[in-house]
Amino acid sequence: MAAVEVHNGYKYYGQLNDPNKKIILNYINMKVMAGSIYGLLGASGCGKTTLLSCIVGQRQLNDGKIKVLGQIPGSPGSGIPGPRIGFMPQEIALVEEMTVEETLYYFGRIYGLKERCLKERYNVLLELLDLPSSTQLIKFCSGGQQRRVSFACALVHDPELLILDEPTVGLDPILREKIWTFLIEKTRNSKVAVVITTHYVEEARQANCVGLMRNGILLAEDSPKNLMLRFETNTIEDAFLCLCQKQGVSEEVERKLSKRSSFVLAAEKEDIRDASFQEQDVNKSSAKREKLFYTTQSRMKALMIKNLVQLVRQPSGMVFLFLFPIIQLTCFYLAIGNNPMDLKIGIVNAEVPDSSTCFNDSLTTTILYSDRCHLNNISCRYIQELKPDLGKKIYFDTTDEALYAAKKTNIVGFIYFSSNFSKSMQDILEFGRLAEEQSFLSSELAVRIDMSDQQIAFFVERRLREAYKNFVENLMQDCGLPKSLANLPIRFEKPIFGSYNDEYRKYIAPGVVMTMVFFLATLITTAVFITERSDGVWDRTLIAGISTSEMLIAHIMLQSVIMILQCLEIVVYISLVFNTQNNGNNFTVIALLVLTGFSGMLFGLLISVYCKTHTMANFVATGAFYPMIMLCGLLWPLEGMPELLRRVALAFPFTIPTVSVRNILEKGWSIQNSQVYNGFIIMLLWISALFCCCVVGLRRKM
Ligand SMILES: Nc1ncnc2c1ncn2[C@@H]1O[C@H](COP(=O)(O)OP(=O)(O)OP(=O)(O)O)[C@@H](O)[C@H]1O
Repeated sequence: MAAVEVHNGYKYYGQLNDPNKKIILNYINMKVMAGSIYGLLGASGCGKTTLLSCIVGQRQLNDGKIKVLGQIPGSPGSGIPGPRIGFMPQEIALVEEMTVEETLYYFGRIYGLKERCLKERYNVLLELLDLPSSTQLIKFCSGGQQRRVSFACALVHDPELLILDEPTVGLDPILREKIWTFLIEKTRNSKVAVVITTHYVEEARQANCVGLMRNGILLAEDSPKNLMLRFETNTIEDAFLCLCQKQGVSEEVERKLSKRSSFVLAAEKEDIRDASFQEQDVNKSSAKREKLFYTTQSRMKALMIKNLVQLVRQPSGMVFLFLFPIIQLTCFYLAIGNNPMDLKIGIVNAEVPDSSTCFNDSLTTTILYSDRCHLNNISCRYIQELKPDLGKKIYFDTTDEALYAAKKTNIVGFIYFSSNFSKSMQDILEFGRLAEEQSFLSSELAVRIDMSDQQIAFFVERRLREAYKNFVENLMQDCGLPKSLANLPIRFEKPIFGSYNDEYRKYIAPGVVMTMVFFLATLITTAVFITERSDGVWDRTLIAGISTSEMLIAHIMLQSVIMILQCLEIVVYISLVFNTQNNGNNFTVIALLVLTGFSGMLFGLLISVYCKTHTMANFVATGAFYPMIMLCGLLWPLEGMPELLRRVALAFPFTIPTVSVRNILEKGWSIQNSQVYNGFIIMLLWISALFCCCVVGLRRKM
């Protein structure tokens, strides 16, 4: 009975209509009998791995048929991909953070072995393949040890068909011999079939049948003995050489012809596909549907343990997950929103040239006599109103000196008092609108500030205004005049929400936390999925019979737990350490943060579906990060944006949700308020859209 039958197998990489598409399998016919070893030989790049991937159901032929153990790979209930086959890929494709024992248990559980049976199998393989110590991590095993563990994983469930892609590469001759002896024993005493590819052509002498492959064509398929007899050689290698030379020219012609014809054929067959091929498609899609809902406890357990181990055993991963938010928040709260300190402000006082006399109270006080308020050196009173939090006062003799210092950025700016500052003030007090024009000019403070640093300039300006208000109020009081004379005719009453002292930090904190949660989840997901894919663990797990949906569910479950813990950590940390007040419900805030993390995770998944490498994924994540940060109203109010851009920005995942969190924290609004639940709606819409894109992307890639 044939364990594997390939009939007119045709496969190309690239688009159907692309004239340069790469034909890898060129109408191959192959038969592997049960209870035999089939050695698939050929130069690097001739298509061996591609053929094996079609046999195990990882890829599909573009034309032709494959039957494995009497079933079409991928058909429902066929067990292919799945437990009926044992597959050892060319690369190691094991989780580096797992121990040897955990690795074998991982595959055993996927194949549905009971724990007791798994233990027995493990002990047998441990001895048979001389595996390293159970507790040794895969990443600390030598190349040869890793290969043996990988081989053991393919054998752990005692499959009916073993597909081994170069299992002996890099192994010492003794171990290679040991593996061949094992395979010969195995096939001799059972119906197990083995398909093995190898670069060491001569070791295939021990196979029952060898297939010699070149440029996607199977040149010959026979027993090693017959092949050597046919070409009168002593080695398979020489027989292979003869075959290649003999077929050389004619094969090229044939190949060109078949390339053209196969192209036309494939194009035709795209429309009128073979009935059984269509059947494959129908079966495949219903199998996918079934798989989507079918998960066994054992498989989920295997996946969850693997994900957890991967996470916990990577110290950088744990730091990233739980310490990184703390570091980020600490930096944010310590660095953003505090008043500038250690500034230097220049003072040029033409009224009191000797600054030390300014601190003689008798010269600076206001003297009230005969209903007249006599003002003396009151510029000093203003200078005293400038509190130390504004910065250090540096005295200059002339404005030129002060300007020079400001241009050299030694001071942030300077204030100039005219020589008759007090007298002018007194004139205005006494004569009001009848005072001389010159008095109005001389009573002004002339201020020059370095406006190139706006935040500092605004801070200085605010402090100078506050000091002036206090100064004039005190002056009015001393002169027996109403204080309110000093005020502008505008009164800011009790704020509706927040306070006049609210810091910028309070405004941007919700956005900062949300973007952090979102992008942390994005980065973790891309890192996990791309690493799994590039290590081959993803494909190997799929070939072991796990569906993409199961992998996703396992990841989402673990990631959700992590996100909830992360959000709790963030909320507790900022409220306890930085005294951030929440006037609303903590649960609502955490729920919205978790949803943010969830959409970040799906965004990461989407990136990893379409990006093959970490570099590419990082480019996309960073490229998305900056526009989102800049357009979400975190740094500058949306009202400052052009109308069209504002509308676009409103649809971004953080824009409205950030406002929602701010409304909960500052205004104490509940989820029943539209300004809060809108954030949830936007987030849920993003989650749904990203999820659909991920599913479509994953299905396309399958
Ligand atoms: N996903 C892919 N997209 C495009 N081309 C591919 C893809 N995978 C493989 N190829 C190309 O197909 C050809 C056959 O590759 P394959 O891995 O099947 O060869 P192989 O015989 O197994 O080689 P080796 O012995 O070196 O593993 C190679 O030229 C390879 O570059």
